Amino acid sequence: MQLEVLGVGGAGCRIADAVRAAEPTDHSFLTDVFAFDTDERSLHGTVIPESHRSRYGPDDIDGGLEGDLERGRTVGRAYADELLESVPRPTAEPADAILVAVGLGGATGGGTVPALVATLQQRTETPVYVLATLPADREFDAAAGRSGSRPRGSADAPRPNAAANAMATLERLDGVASAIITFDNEDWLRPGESLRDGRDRCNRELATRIAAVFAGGGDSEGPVAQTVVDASDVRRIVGDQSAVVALGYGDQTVETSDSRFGLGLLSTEPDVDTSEAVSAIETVVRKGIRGKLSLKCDPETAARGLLIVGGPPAWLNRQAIAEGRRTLESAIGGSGILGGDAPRPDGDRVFAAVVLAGVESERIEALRAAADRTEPAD
Ligand SMILES: Nc1nc2c(ncn2[C@@H]2O[C@H](COP(=O)(O)OP(=O)(O)OP(=O)(O)O)[C@@H](O)[C@H]2O)c(=O)[nH]1
Repeated sequence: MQLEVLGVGGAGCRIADAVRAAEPTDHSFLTDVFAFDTDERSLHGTVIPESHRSRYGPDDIDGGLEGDLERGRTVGRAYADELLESVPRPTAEPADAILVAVGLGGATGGGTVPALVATLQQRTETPVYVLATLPADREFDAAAGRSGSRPRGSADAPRPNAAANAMATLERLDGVASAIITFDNEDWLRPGESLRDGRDRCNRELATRIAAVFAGGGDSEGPVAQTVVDASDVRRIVGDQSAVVALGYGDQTVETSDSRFGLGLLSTEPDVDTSEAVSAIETVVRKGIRGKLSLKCDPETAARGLLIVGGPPAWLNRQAIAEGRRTLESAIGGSGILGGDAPRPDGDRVFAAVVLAGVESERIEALRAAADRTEPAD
């Protein structure tokens, strides 16, 4: 399927960058990637071409909004329409879905994204998914003096309102976004690691999962999947009711003709031992369902699930993929399951991407409690 990505605010733009970098060379899936921010300096830090970036908002907020969500909302409402006109968005061959990336603790992204998504929903039939990071506790704990003080305006400055902003924005996205794909910084930053130090690694992890789900198995040159997961399949699973979505992923490096013959001069498919292929698929599916998810939750709470198993074609054992699907079916509480394969002839790993839609997570409850302890954002 073909995806358009809009990054908003510091996190959103960096994540949009990372998704662009994660596009498989043998399987393009992005129509365009755009970056919108109130902070010119942060915008310049992205590798998204200038024609695809837009700095917006009054001049006095050029350093970003530093967590002032109220102001962020005012700016967002005022600029949502204009932003979509400020860049050359594809009209001839529109994408199958739009993904709007945002860091929920901030004010630029958090203030703008609900208005932007509502505008997009009015203008198009295309589903608009939000890719949202949840703030790490250390961001607002630091503000409470538990991790020492850091200068305002820096990437590691305390964000006292991060939890309150996140919950307020999440509520505003409810009923507006087609689905909300979540990534919890708390779980993905290492103990003691600052956001600045860990964010690029986190963004790569997140982008790998997005590429694995949305690049799918169809619509591109090269071998076509036996069971193609297309845009309408993704839509059926994630839905259009603002479901909270968690992503799982597992991969394993495997031997390919290139790795076997050194320079890849022999382009014959290697003979892959069936039991090795089955075992690789079992391993990655298990990691995808039971390993670390983008948002900690019990897969049992998911209403629907999607499994995509990808890798070099010779490794994609059909029976093992069907078995993986059954494993996912028994892991989730709901009943809607879809699955497919994603051949990657140039790849050197077998992977499983898992989408769990409609999950319940204690982490969101914990953030809500933290939000209640701080000043209300409204
Ligand atoms: N995963 C990830 N999270 C990030 C990154 N940068 C920031 N965050 C998270 O996103 C939240 C919002 O940060 P920004 O995106 O910089 O904020 P903003 O939307 O630009 O808003 P203001 O800075 O308040 O104007 C933070 O509280 C962090 O939790 C990043 O590169 N990756």
